[in-house]
Amino acid sequence: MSSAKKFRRNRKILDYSIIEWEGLTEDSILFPSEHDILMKAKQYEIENKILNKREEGLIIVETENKGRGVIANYKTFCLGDFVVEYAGDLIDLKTANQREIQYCNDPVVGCYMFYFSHSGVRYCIDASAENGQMGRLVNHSRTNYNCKMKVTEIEGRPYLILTASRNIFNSEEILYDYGDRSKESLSFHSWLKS
Ligand SMILES: C[S@@+](CC[C@H](N)C(=O)[O-])C[C@H]1O[C@@H](n2cnc3c(N)ncnc32)[C@H](O)[C@@H]1O
Repeated sequence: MSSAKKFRRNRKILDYSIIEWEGLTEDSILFPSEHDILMKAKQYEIENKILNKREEGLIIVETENKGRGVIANYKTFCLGDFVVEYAGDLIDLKTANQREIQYCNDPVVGCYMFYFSHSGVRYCIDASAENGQMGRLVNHSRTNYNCKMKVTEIEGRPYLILTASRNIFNSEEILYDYGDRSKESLSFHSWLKS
């Protein structure tokens, strides 16, 4: 067999194998869309910030009536940007219930439990313990929020992140809707209503 023929045969097998392995069309291998590249870069940046506990463009302040809060510090967050991770212990519901009972008896502990579902499983991030990270210090607003809580997965583990629901400018307080509409909570914490 001539070397040109051998080359052609090998090349064909190689191309076919790549397409089989990746489950993609030949076009998408040769021309990944600009959107795909940007989304991958964005996700990579988010994962890097979470895993390295990088919190940029934020500062802790003392608010008038909400205790500590977090504001944008010489940074504009654009709609959809990652703002901060809501970092804490990832626990199941049973453990969360046990901890809630324990915290009820301790008036010093505030509300730092965030419940969510991911892939059909209910979880809670318990950020009650001071962990040096800012996500746990972000306050609530039902009517004037600028962030939304989302779930992102890194190597099979769910993480909670706040992303900007509109552009957020320097010195604006970072706020999200805690989403707690239960009668009991609203009667204890009237600030949840606004
Ligand atoms: C997740 S922590 C937020 C950080 C908290 N401000 C701190 O200093 O640690 C939730 C607690 O902050 C306070 N808080 C959050 N949003 C509030 C609001 N809109 N009005 C009054 N207090 C608020 C409540 O005491 C609540 O239990």
